[in-house]
Amino acid sequence: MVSGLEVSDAVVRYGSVTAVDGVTLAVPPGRVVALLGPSGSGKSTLLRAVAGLEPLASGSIRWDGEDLADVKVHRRNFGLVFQDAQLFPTMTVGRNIAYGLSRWDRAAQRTRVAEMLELVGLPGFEDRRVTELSGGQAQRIALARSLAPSPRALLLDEPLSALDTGLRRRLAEDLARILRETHTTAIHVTHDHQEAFTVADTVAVLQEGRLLQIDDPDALRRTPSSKDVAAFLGFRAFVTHQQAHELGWSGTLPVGAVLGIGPSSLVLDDTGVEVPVVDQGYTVEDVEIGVRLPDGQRAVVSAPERVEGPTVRVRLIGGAVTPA
Ligand SMILES: Nc1ncnc2c1ncn2[C@@H]1O[C@H](COP(=O)(O)OP(=O)(O)OP(=O)(O)O)[C@@H](O)[C@H]1O
Repeated sequence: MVSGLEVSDAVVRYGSVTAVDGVTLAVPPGRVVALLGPSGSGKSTLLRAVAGLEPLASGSIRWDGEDLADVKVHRRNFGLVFQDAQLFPTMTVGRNIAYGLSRWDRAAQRTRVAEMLELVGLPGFEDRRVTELSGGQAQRIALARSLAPSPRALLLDEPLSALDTGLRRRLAEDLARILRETHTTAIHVTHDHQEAFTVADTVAVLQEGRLLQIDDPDALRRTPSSKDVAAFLGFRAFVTHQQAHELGWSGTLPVGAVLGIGPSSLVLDDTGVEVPVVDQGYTVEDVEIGVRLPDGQRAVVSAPERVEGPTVRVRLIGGAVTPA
């Protein structure tokens, strides 16, 4: 018997739209898998199918070998967290967290609520009104509420995407810690690859309902299985072995592979190749300088500040190896 969650050749259709198209993946106990993909790639639909909110047209979803097709949503014992916290507005924070603990006695509920608040970094929040919470606090409480009854798995559907960037990064790190500390088996849906890499052990990349690649973050970053996956991860220009070496790269590319150039693949270097600057834009941390490579492709190099002048000198120091 295989333990944990197993999705086999799952297909979900909405009328003539095939939203999930033959996806197979496993989530072993205590592991966190991210479903990553652009809007409309079928991430939420797959998560909803695992939760029991959408029926499969074919394929199966199993837990510890048991087919869940006839197991109703609330009997699956999966915790759900959505983009908007969906807390009960008339209840206190404490009552929200205790919601799934109705079979526990009062004292045990109180202890569990306090434990969960400690876990999500909001100790002492029991008597707060949920209408007075910030967006980030509300998501922490939603997480505490889902984890309180110790579900056998947690299903998170873009839980951080309504938050601003800085907060999202911090909460992603907290979420990763919380899931690991509690050995929670989880699926985390996101369209943000940085968030997927922070939260998950394994990342499944979806496009148009199909699973393109499932791997750990390092393997995904270094060896994306196709140019589509590479492009989605931010590798937007692709060069041959010869071109890479002309840009100063010293690595070796296998036959039939190209090197994807992402935001950290090029550096400014006075001894490097001179290329025209085509645009410059600020990010939170630095400036992204758009440059035109010798073959006309646009690539990006990060710099601490805007550059003056029409050209910069760059050197290629890394990239993603992917089939041509
Ligand atoms: N209730 C529905 N009825 C009909 N089509 C739907 C429904 N929900 C989703 N779809 C379609 O199924 C496909 C997958 O949608 P889904 O919401 O699963 O994608 P997603 O990757 O989660 O996207 P997003 O990041 O925008 O939420 C899309 O083509 C979408 O238009």
